[in-house]
Amino acid sequence: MSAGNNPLKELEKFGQSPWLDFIQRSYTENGSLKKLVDEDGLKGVTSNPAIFEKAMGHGTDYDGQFKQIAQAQITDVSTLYETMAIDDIRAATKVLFPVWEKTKGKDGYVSLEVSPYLANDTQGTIDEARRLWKAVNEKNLMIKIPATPECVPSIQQVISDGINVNVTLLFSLDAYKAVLEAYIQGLEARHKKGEDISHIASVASFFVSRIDTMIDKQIDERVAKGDKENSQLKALRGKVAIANAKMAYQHYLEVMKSDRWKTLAQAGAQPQRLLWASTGVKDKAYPDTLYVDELIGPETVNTIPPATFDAFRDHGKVRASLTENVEEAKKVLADAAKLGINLKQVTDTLLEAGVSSFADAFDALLGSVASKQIALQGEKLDGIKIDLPADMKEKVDAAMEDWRKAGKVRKVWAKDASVWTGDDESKWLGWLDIIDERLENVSELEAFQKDVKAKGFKDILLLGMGGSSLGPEVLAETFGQQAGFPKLHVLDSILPSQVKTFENAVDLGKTLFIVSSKSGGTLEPNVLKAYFYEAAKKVLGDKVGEHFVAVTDPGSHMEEVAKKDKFWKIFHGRKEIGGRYSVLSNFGLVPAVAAGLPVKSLLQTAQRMEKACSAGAPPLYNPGVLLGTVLGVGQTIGRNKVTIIASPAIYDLGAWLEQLLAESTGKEGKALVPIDDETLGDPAVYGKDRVFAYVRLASKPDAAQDKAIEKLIAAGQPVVTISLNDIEHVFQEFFRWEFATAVAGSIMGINAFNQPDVEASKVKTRALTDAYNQTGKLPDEKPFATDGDFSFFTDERNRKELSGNSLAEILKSHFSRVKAGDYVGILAYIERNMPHRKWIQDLRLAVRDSKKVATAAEFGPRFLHSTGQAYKGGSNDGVFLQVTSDNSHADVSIPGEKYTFGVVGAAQARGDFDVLSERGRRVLRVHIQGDLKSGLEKLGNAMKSAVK
Ligand SMILES: O=P(O)(O)OC[C@H]1O[C@](O)(CO)[C@@H](O)[C@@H]1O
Ligand SMILES: O=C[C@H](O)[C@H](O)COP(=O)(O)O
Repeated sequence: MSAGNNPLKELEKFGQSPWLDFIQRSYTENGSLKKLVDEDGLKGVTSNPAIFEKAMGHGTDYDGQFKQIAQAQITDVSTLYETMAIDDIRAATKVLFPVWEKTKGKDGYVSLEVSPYLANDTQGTIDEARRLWKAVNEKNLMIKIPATPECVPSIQQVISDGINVNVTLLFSLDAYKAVLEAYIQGLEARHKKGEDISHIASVASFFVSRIDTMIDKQIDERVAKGDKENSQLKALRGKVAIANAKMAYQHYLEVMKSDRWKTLAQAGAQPQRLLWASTGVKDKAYPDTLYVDELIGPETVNTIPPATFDAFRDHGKVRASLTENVEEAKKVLADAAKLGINLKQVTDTLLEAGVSSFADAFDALLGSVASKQIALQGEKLDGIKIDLPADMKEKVDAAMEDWRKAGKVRKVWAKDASVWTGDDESKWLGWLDIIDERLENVSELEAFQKDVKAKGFKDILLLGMGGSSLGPEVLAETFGQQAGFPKLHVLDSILPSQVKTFENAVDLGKTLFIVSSKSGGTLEPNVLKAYFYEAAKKVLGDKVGEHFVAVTDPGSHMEEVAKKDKFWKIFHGRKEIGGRYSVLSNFGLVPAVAAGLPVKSLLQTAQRMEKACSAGAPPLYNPGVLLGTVLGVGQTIGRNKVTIIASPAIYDLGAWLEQLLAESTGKEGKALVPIDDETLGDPAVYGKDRVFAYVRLASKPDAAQDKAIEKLIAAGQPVVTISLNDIEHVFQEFFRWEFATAVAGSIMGINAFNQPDVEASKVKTRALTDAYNQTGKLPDEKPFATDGDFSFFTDERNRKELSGNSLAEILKSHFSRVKAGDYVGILAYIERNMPHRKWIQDLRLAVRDSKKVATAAEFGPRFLHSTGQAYKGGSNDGVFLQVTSDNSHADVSIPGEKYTFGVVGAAQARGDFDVLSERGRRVLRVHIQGDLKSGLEKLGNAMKSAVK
């Protein structure tokens, strides 16, 4: 075709620049784009989220770069998308640059749209526009900003910054007027500052076809219903959009004549040209070049989709159409109004729908990028497989769609408390960015690791409770002792026998003590510190402080103690992270490095999961949301017993998970009740109150677990299977489960970051130890029955429900209260050692198999800082047996205190019991006198008979 009869090239004579409403990597790379510039007089390119979704979300154009980035970097999906989009935009700007030069900056632009998620965020849009402008760093770039009421001020600001802007999603004349005003004010502000305004280019993208699509639909519906104004309505089909656009152009001409504009023009300002967008014909009844043919006029742009571009080249009709029949256009609009077509309503709806459809397209785009990224990371990222019964699946899908539509993942990352209860949640989200922060400062930790090694410690004894001990315990149990480094022991009990066992297990003179407490005020770490400091002093003398480090939040009581006692080091936690979310902060990392673990690579492993759960990762591809919605929805439909099955090599992850789930969600009469370490049974022993979470170490799975899980899936139980390809991936799971817990808490409608009911038993315990300090003994208590070595305690309410006087009878009547959907909690204040763990395990399985209910096997006082919150504050579906004993070892005194470890343990058990009873729980306490071993055996046997 010769240049002379190419309608696209003819447009120039009428003052209109044809741009292309399309971008695609291969199109730029293979020279197709350049061909349009050279042969058709193409003068610009526009993109939008839907265009990028088509380009990047499908096909293979980007696979090479995807692969390269996914393998070389740990990055989030938004960054990945943006890196590729920026490369595309930049490549296109290079092709269009000669046009920019030739037209002296009037044309030759390529547009990149800000995130559609920011359409209602003035400052967010300003920041994003500035960021993208800088990142692309090309003179012929335009940043696209939507014309929402919130973004009009952003446009003004960004223009005054000197950034080129393409205003998008303009539908109404009023919105256009506001945008042109913002442009002028932006220029005026810049001019006033004495800065150059001549290089700023801007277009106002006025959407066309979408208006006809919507109005035509209204017309067709009315006509179909036999509207009496049938023919007048039909006459308006395909007319309103063009008429509306013509009116916008009239306004433009008006403003250009104004003195205000002339002043700016004299200073070199370029007009903000109207750009006709949405010019692909959607109704096949219309000529395919309709929205180009009819809108040709000076100082305008038409961004044309590829098919329309080809059609126009072939048979477009070029004439000065834009200023033709303006009166008729006015009449079209007046007729439409008369006929009850509400243009304002239409344009308002279109703006809203436009924002939301670009957000949907962006979700789809990020979803497909995320799915490719997940696939390309292969075994580096833990997998998740979800098997749900159909009714639950439907609800989980709906919850996931709600999370997508409402942009809740982004809200979590924006630390928006409205995701939960609108309380103080935003103050507790420091765990979201702790991995990045710790990685930035990893050299501090690595230096400490070197020092620990150099000092030649044999053991590390960590003293802490709950969040301060359970993460380190996972590390100790999962990774074992590292060559050349001390062995990590974690003590989270004050029972005298347990304290002694640990004291005997370490060489006090060669032990590094880590005293770990966020608040610094928790009773157990304080008394344990007092005890071991004195004990070590006997061996180390004045140098004792050099064997102690503290991990605590800034300004805590523990910090003061550590300073006074000349601790070797004090590591700080972050106040915006609660104990159970603290494992990836210094609370987990300090013991990790001391024990010789490769902290940098572990943090990077965790970071991979953090990035996979990032703000941009849509729910369906977000590993944390996937798990969290199953858990949260499970609770809302009565499946609140989260049964954690972990491969043997990573079994202890369950102990950490218990605290995370129970303390986060067990409150306000609701709970996810963690059921940890309950050996899998036949499907027949499970009710409808469970969700199973199988955390499977793919490199070392357990065949029996695999088989049992398969059966559960076949039986229709909900099962989430998480695959860790490497033992180090427990660090990924730390983050995934934190995120999932936050999501579940949101679905449950609770504040996932407080623990309101833990304090209650602490208060009771304190009252008891105070009483001891005053009187030298704990207040008297009276059993309601005794049987040999056993005494039984409970409150009046429970007493009334119990019958019998013997061990067998009392247990029988207590457990006869268990019904389907309940769980049984055995709360044993005895040393947590192998024989006792076996004892409790054996017992709980007997209860589970007979009563067909979930069981929790817990040791006091450790569970008080973990599942204790849910037992007291959560749903009233627990039936508890508290087991206490006379201390079989001699009691141990605490330096500086009147009370002993034994007294503290007894006071804690009583405090715990009192709160359970106050909260209306079904609870019985059995106290064993004399020999513990035989007492436990008898109790076990009696209980097995009682539950039969
Ligand atoms: O680290 P701290 O402040 O000593 O607290 C230990 C544990 O106690 C709790 O506050 C519950 O009592 C947990 O949330 C926390 O992990
Ligand atoms: O700037 C371009 C617009 O995003 C595009 O023209 C919208 O076109 P559509 O209405 O065909 O989606």
